[in-house]
Amino acid sequence: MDEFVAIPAQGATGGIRVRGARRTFGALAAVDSIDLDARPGAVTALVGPSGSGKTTMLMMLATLVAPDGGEIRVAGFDPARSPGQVRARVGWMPDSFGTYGNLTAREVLEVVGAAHRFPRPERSTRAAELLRRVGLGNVAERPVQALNRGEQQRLGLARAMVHRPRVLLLDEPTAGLDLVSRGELTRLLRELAGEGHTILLTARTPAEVAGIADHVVLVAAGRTVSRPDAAPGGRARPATESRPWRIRALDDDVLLTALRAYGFHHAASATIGVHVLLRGDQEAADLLTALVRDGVRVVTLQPAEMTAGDVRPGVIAGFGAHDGPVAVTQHHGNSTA
Ligand SMILES: Nc1ncnc2c1ncn2[C@@H]1O[C@H](COP(=O)(O)OP(=O)(O)OP(=O)(O)O)[C@@H](O)[C@H]1O
Repeated sequence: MDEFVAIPAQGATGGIRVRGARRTFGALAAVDSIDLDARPGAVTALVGPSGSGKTTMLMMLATLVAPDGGEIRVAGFDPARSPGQVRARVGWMPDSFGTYGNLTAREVLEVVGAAHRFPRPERSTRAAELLRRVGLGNVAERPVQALNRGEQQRLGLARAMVHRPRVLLLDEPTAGLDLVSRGELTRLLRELAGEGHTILLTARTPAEVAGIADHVVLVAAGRTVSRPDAAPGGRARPATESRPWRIRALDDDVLLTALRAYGFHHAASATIGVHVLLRGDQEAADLLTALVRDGVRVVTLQPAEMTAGDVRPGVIAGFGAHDGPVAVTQHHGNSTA
C-alpha cells in the first residue's frame, strides 16, 4: 500500500496558483470560487462531477476564457494581463482531438510547429522526437481518424508539447481509455512530472486519477470543496475529539486519494487496513456520501475496536491531515507495513 504524506500547499511561482477564481455565463457561475495550487514536478488533478467548472477553470489558465474575478498566476504570470507570456509556457490539451482527422499524426505536429513559427527542418525533427516520446513512432503516417482513443490522447499530449511548455493543462485525458492506454498515459505523465513539468489535469472521479495524480483538488458546483473537518478559520479540529473508524473499499489507493483530498485524518497499513478519525455518525454519513458521489466503491465503514488514545507510534502511525485546499502527496512505489 502506498504511503500518503501531507505537505503544505506551495506558492508555485513556476507552477499554478489560483485564489477565488470566478467566471459567469449569464446568470450561471460556471466557476464560482476555485482555489488551487499545482507545483512543478507534480501531477495535480482537478476532480469534480460533470458541469462543476473544471474545463472553464482550465480554459482560464490557458488564456482561452477571461476570468471575472480572483487571482490567477501561471508560471508567475496573470493570463488576463500577460496572455502571450502564459501561452508560451503552457500546453493545452482539450478533452477531444477536434478537427485534423485527415492529417497524419506527423502532419498534425508539423502544422502545430508551423503555427509556432518553427523553421521547416525543426518542425519535422520536433515531430519525430515527440512521436517517439509518446510511443507513436510506428503510426506516424496514419491519419488521426485511424488512431484509437489512447493513441489520439497521446498525440493530443504531443501536440500540447510542441513548443516545449513547462506547464501542461490536460482536460480529462484519461476519459474513455482502456487499461493499457491508461497505463501508457500514466507512465508518460509521471515521466514528465519527474522532469519538472507542472501538470494539471481534470477528471470526474478520484478513481480516474489514482496512481497518476500526486495532489487532488475537489470541485463541486464551481467551488473548491472545503475540508469536511475544517473548523472556522480553516484549521483542522484536533484529532483527539474523534475516534477511529475502519473503512474498507475495493481499491485502497482510490480510497486514500479521496481521504487525503477531503482532508480527513487517517492512517493505513497492510496489517490494520485503513482507519479514519471521525467525530460521530453525522460525519461518518457525510464521508460515505462524499465517497459514493466521487465513485469510491466502499464496502464497509464502522467504528473500530480501538480508541483515539490507541493512536500512538507503533500501533497506528501516520494519522494526519493537512492545511489548505490542496496538499496531498502520494509517494509512488514505497510500501509501508
Ligand atoms: N460558453 C459557455 N456558455 C454558457 N455556459 C457555459 C459555457 N461554458 C460552460 N458553461 C456551463 O458552465 C458549467 C460548467 O461547465 P464546465 O464545462 O466548465 O464543467 P466541467 O466540470 O468541465 O464539466 P464536464 O466534466 O462535463 O466537462 C456547465 O453548466 C456548462 O454548461
